[in-house]
Amino acid sequence: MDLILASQSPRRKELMALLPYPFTIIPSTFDESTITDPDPETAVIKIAEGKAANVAAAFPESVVIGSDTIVYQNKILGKPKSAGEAEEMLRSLSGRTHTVYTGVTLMKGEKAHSFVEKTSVTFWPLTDEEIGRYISTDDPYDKAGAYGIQSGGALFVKEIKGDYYAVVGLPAARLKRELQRFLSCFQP
Ligand SMILES: Cc1cn([C@H]2C[C@H](O)[C@@H](COP(=O)(O)OP(=O)(O)OP(=O)(O)O)O2)c(=O)[nH]c1=O
Repeated sequence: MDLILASQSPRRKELMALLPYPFTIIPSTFDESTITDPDPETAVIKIAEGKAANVAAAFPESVVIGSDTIVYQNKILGKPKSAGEAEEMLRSLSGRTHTVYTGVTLMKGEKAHSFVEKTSVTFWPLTDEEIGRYISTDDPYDKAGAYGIQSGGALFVKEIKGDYYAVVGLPAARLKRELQRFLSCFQP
């Protein structure tokens, strides 16, 4: 059965490649800004579903994987649109613990299964110099919460509870198990 990863993220592609299933990539054109729920769990699922449905509509015979990652610290933090927004996000994360929500939807035609992986991340207190240096790089701008735990943001992290790979964009181990079960529903 064809498997499609509905994502333009190079990190999700890398993590998906760890699974023992061949797949192709067809990025979704779903507009995330149409989802405005303030509750992070609801929002991340709706966006993951939207991304999967957008591609599944064109490929009804394939199993499509849609995914979304958001950072939550009193409010939802998506990707920063400016240096000012990145600075504001990093200041709000400094010296505190936030939650990263990664939602995944598996979809084939009308059938869908979604799950959310929650990871708790604690930052060291960040200095003005650290924040200033980081927001002057390209790193924060394509990432939820304005940091990449796998890149420059590695230097901010004091503690993490949960799946590191979910923070990077895809909970690989859980995805393998959920996908195995989902695919078995279509075996004769
Ligand atoms: C918190 C955090 C997020 N991220 C990334 C994961 C996601 O790619 C991105 C959040 O944006 P998303 O909207 O989840 O994904 P995307 O636009 O990159 O890709 P697509 O919608 O096509 O699947 O932030 C990191 O790479 N490292 C981190 O530490």
